[in-house]
Amino acid sequence: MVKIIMHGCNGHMGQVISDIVEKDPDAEIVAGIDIADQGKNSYPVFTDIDACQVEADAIIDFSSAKATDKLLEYSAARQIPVVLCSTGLSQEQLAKVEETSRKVAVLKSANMSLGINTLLKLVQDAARVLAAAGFDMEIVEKHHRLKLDAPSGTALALADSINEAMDNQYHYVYDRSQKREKRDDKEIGISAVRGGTIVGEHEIIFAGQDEVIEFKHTAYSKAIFGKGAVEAAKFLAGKPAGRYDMSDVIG
Ligand SMILES: NC(=O)C1=CN([C@@H]2O[C@H](COP(=O)(O)OP(=O)(O)OC[C@H]3O[C@@H](n4cnc5c(N)ncnc54)[C@H](OP(=O)(O)O)[C@@H]3O)[C@@H](O)[C@H]2O)C=CC1
Ligand SMILES: O=C(O)C1=N[C@H](C(=O)O)C[C@H](O)C1
Repeated sequence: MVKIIMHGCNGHMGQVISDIVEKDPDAEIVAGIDIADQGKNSYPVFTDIDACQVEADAIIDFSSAKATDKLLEYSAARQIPVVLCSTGLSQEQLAKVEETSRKVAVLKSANMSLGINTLLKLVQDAARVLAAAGFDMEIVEKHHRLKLDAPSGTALALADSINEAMDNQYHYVYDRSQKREKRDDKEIGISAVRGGTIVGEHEIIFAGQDEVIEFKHTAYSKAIFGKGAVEAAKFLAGKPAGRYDMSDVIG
């Protein structure tokens, strides 16, 4: 039985995970942490992370980048592996993730779904052929109107995956509105759309001379992220300090 602390337990994803774990005989949420105790969970909720001294095997985090620094310190101090799912982290926070992973197991992934983690590999193969042949690459992501960060962590992860396959020769362009020049060969354009209840869509467009190839992933429910996060927590429990990602879980 994997004992989980749910960080951001009142939020949309916190509630999705609570529902998934309730039906899972191999996992249990032993405590939640959030800004307030809204009385909607069956487990104890702490509004001060340091007050949560409950014994646990893993932490799942779906909260906010604002909460990441304290969470990393807590995870290292208590030696509880952490599955970091919040997006919008700054460069300094990404460095802190790296530093923390030398003290405790940290799995960070901007997207916990099987589909996106498969796509991260597929776009590398496509880029090696198509970008080398002069195709331009653009990523378009669409999310619900409540999303705080843009572009999405997944769009950035897709761009990083492509860039890694292309020896990091590319730079990212997020906004063309002030530009008065044509696109350059080594850019990946990244555009964000926000509206309604769109769960998450990511399109990667390879545009060449007289032909276009598009890859698209559509999330129809948040459960795909929740299931991945619970699997990641089970995987991470008992693991030594180090940096992990969803490819370690999925294989
Ligand atoms: N990796 C992945 O697969 C996915 C990642 N995400 C990311 O996960 C994060 C959360 O998403 P979602 O559940 O939709 O967002 P919500 O805003 O619905 O939930 C976030 C919860 O965290 C709480 N919170 C905010 N600050 C703190 C803090 N300092 N300490 C503890 N709790 C805090 C919020 O409280 P309050 O409302 O009072 O601010 C809220 O209850 C986002 O960064 C999102 O981009 C989302 C889906 C998939
Ligand atoms: O905020 C969301 O909802 C999502 N955030 C993640 C991201 O920023 O990529 C993953 C998913 O697309 C949903």
